[in-house]
Amino acid sequence: MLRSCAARLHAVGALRGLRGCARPWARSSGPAPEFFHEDHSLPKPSWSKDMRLLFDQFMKKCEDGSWIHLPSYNYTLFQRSQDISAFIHAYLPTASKLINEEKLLQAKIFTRNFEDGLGFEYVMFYNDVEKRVVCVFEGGPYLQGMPGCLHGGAIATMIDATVGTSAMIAEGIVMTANLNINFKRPVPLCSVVLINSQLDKIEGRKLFISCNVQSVDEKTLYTEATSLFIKLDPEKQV
Ligand SMILES: CCCCCCCCCC(=O)SCCNC(=O)CCNC(=O)[C@H](O)C(C)(C)COP(=O)(O)OP(=O)(O)OC[C@H]1O[C@@H](n2cnc3c(N)ncnc32)[C@H](O)[C@@H]1OP(=O)(O)O
Repeated sequence: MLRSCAARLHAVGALRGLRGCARPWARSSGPAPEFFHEDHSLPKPSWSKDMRLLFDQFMKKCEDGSWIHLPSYNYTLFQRSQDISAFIHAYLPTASKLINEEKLLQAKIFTRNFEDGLGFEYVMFYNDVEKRVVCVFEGGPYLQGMPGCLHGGAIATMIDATVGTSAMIAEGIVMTANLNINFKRPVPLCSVVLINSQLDKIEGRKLFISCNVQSVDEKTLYTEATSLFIKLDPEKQV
């Protein structure tokens, strides 16, 4: 029970600004104002029947604590502009020289800025025992690549977000170093798919996470991927 609670806090913390974890980059230690208004991972009228059904099935699995529903917001990981700025200076000093700090105030999560039902609709769940993150994803009409099909970049984005979430839950502040994707079948636009990720191993600062994208009935394997994430080291000048 303790383990599952810790995992829940860690998971939510990872997605909501690592609250409660050490924040070596933060200049201010006062309470952070809440500005995460809406949890975008909750059902919306635009969701298809399949999406809603899978959401309900996973929420049911959450009742015994084996799975955890991960909330999702459209703002970036950090709650205060000074936290974002301090984070970048601490972890990404090279990039920080090129970043316009005023524009940072407008920063939002890439996948959460389409109108409901038109872009990325998704919800993620985490199983701590199995070290799995599952994402239920419906790619809307604005994500078209080939006619009638989901754009490969949109699939890659959601794979990165899913394996990235798994890496963040495990190790906190990480970046994608390598993402290797095999597109095996086209994903029909506006269909619901399951993105299954599995944390395979951690070696020092390296996290190896594999992933596949399947149809809801699990009969079609659309995509397979492997990834490498690196835990950021504030002592290193990346
Ligand atoms: C919706 C919610 C969203 C939540 C999740 C979002 C996830 C999104 C995540 C991203 O998309 S991040 C954006 C894309 N990624 C980047 O921009 C990263 C750019 N690359 C870097 O900044 C650096 O290369 C990196 C921080 C990844 C690593 O630099 P370091 O200097 O810290 O690592 P270093 O070079 O010392 O390598 C550490 C180990 O990793 C290995 N390594 C690093 N990059 C590798 C690579 N590409 N392939 C294979 N191995 C690699 C390296 O060989 C070494 O292995 P050993 O320890 O065994 O010697």
